[in-house]
Amino acid sequence: MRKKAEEIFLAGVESVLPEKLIQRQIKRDGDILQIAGKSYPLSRFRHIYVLAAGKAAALMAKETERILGDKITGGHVVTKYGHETNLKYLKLTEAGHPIPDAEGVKGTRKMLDIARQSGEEDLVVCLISGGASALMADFPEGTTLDDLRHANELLVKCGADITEINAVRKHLSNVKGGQLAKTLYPATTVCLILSDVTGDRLDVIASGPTFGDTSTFADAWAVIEKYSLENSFPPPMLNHLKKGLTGLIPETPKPGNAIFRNVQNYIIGNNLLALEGASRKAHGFGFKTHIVTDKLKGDYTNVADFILKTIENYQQASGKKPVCLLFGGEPTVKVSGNGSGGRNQHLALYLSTKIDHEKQITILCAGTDGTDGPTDAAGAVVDNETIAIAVKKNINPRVFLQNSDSYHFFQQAGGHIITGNTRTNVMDMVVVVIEHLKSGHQAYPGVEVT
Ligand SMILES: Nc1ncnc2c1ncn2[C@@H]1O[C@H](COP(=O)(O)OP(=O)(O)OP(=O)(O)O)[C@@H](O)[C@H]1O
Ligand SMILES: O=C(O)[C@H](O)CO
Repeated sequence: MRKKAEEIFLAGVESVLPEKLIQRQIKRDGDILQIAGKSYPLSRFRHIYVLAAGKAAALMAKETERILGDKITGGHVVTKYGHETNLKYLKLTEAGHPIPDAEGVKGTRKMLDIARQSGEEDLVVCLISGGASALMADFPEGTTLDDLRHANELLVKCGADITEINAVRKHLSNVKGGQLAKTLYPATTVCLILSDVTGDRLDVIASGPTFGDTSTFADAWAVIEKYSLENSFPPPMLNHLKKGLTGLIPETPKPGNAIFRNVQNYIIGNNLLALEGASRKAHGFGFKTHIVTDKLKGDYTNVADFILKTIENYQQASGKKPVCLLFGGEPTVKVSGNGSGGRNQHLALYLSTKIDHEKQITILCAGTDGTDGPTDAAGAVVDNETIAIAVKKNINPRVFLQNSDSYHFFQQAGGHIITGNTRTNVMDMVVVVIEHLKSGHQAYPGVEVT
């Protein structure tokens, strides 16, 4: 069943590959370019630029290049190391993710230079995907790249969700929070977005570079306070936020602002699309299949409780046919200790300590981008054998959980899902396969984790 769970996950990833999604949205017939169903006569525009950022940016850009060909005047792509591709008309910068680096700063400057060149008679196609907040690396005057790196590290590890993290990022940037659109104004701007955020919020995905920001300096400051970052956050960054609070620095452009008049934003793929692809595969295997949610969020322990409760409900309601339950979204993990792992491996390890060891339940948790945290694994798969193996090998899951070291647990116990980077990114998936249904729920004796 581990193999089948993995194949179901991979089918989900396959259905959100960037080339496919771009082909569906951008079509060209001679002079007429159709983007998301809207026609743009190419001869109307003086220049056509393409700006792309995110983990899926390279492949989104490549397909756009294939369709637009020599109509493209120029453009720039910023993507994560190892996600590059050969491009003919566009330049590409590979940069640091999840921690921003100097290459990200250079690439972002190049994007902004092109944005500044664009004018009223130009068409700009933006291709945005998850990861772009870290890849589009810029920082306020009076602060440094080291400050940005430190701030980013604190934000992603403090347990804040992506809406909170990005409220802060947007207020420490000149490109995020609608500010790319501000630089592009008044060019005609069409932004195609691959969502890696629950609810597909345009102001949160990649910190919403082309959409009106609903968050404020006050919201950003509230995040600093909520996660007690006042003493650890870089002081120049705190000063910038404080200045914003007192009105010394202008707010990010808000929805309804005239600078968004010529901007269209479209979601071209999301977690639900991946779950649907996974569901078709599971059906093909003969499983009774159900997409439970594409909105998993919050602390991983609560997410685990929800998954276990759903499993229990299905166990009671189902007949003999094996069941596949699909969940999508993005749990959060507050990292403690100095281990290595990611939220999917962490959640899978936690779940392994909670599933009934007498039942045939297989649970796979993995990131659709193929990278779970700063590790080379996409996630992990666990079943009723996992804890038995741990006991045999004399390794204690609780110790690994406490040290945020799920990666090394699975290295020893087996169960890693390794895909390499998939060059797409629509959050995480949880695939649950249940066979031989019985009622009742009992965790493996002696390893209850709270
Ligand atoms: N040792 C660890 N154990 C568990 N989770 C970890 C660990 N180290 C980092 N993480 C988690 O990994 C996440 C960052 O990694 P990853 O690159 O997979 O995130 P991402 O959400 O895909 O990035 P982005 O949102 O920028 O696309 C953070 O949410 C952090 O809590
Ligand atoms: O880049 C980001 O901000 C996250 O991946 C969410 O889109």
